[in-house]
Amino acid sequence: MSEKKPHLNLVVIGHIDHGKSTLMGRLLYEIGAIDPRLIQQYEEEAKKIGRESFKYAWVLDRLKEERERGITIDLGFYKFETKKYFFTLIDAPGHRDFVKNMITGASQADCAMLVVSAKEGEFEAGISPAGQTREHVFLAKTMGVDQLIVAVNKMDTVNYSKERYEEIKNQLTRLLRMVGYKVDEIHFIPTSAWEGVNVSKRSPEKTPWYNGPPLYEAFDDFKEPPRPIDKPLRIPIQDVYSIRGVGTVPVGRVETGVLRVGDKIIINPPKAVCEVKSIETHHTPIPEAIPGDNIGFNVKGVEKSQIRRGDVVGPVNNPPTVVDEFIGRIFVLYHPTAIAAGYTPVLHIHTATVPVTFEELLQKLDPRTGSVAEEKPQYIKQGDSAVVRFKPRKPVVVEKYSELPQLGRFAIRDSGRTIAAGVVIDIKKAEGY
Ligand SMILES: Nc1nc2c(ncn2[C@@H]2O[C@H](COP(=O)(O)OP(=O)(O)OP(=O)(O)O)[C@@H](O)[C@H]2O)c(=O)[nH]1
Repeated sequence: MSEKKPHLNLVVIGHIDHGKSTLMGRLLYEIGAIDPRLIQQYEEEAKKIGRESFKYAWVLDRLKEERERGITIDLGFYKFETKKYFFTLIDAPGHRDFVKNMITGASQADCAMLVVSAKEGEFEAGISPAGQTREHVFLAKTMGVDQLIVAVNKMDTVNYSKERYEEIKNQLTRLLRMVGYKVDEIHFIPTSAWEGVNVSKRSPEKTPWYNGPPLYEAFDDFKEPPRPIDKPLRIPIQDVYSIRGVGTVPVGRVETGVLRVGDKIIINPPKAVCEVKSIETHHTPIPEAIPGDNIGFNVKGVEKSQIRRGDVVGPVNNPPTVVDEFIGRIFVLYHPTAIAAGYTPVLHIHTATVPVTFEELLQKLDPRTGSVAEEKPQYIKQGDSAVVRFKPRKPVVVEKYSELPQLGRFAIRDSGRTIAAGVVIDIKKAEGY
């Protein structure tokens, strides 16, 4: 694979069972990113257990399992290449707690593919108020994933009907526009993962009415995101390994700034100061890493037990900000009753997860205009937009969205559901930092 092509992180989103794994598996297979012998082996296994139709989804699941058993520094990602780009597929789908992964996944993604099923009833379930099509689209946008393509999948179940495709496209257009996407720039591609329609090649025999590109070519219409190299270094840690003969190896994606071998860095909240001995990306040593790079790096002066997922790397003279409180502007996606001050669900920000209290409801906003609808409301409900003072119950790195957007967006979850998503508008530093 060429390392010279620009690198994009892609997250695949969509309602359960709409075909995310199958479609990605099919694409990787068609473009030869997966060894055909492996596919054949999986096909035979799938046949044996009578699940032939699952073969492509199965491929991804099996690859994931094998990776998990494999090498030590594994970023846990799958890779493929298009004409223009080098893609890392974040969080290969098929996960149980998909939304949770999606929050951390989307916080590292440059672009997303939304998969919606065209099957009667399935599309409707996904776009309903409790559906994940809606939830994922909201989250992706809030987490800063501004580029999107849409696969209208399972077109084989509706006889490749243009009317069904148009109906879905219209409904999604409305949702995406409301969430803030520039809909004119989005491809809506009619696909069938089963029959391989418009996946790596155009399929005019099935969809003569569709003039756009197949999925694989549409990926090349993504734009390269800006690389904020002049901002201070920030790397949210995804995992920390301790490798015999090497030492402590944190793994993460560079969000802003540049990390160089020899740099003195600080990891917050634990205030661990250390020195960078080496940097690797996709098993290749590199002298420096820039925004967008997924890296593992060996540090001297800190033990694995001192740092963990959710901590953030920064320069010693401009350490990541640990907050006592922060003010966020949120949108309430889902709540069965009403939210009042004192409510303590879980904050997901970059790779961190900590309990957080809604300390004070400052303002309720008009969701369409953003203007203040009510000062100091008693409570807020599903569908409301609001400004809230939050207090994390443990030290955590939070940055202002206006300064470091990559570390200034968050989601709030409770009992496995996403309650709200938002951005940080102000912070109060914690004492001693
Ligand atoms: N008819 C038809 N079925 C499909 C197509 N793509 C996927 N499926 C089937 O839909 C079901 C769900 O597919 P998956 O790929 O597991 O869906 P997913 O979105 O990855 O599911 P989760 O990861 O569990 O959210 C499986 O039974 C697939 O075989 C398609 O293009 N046509």
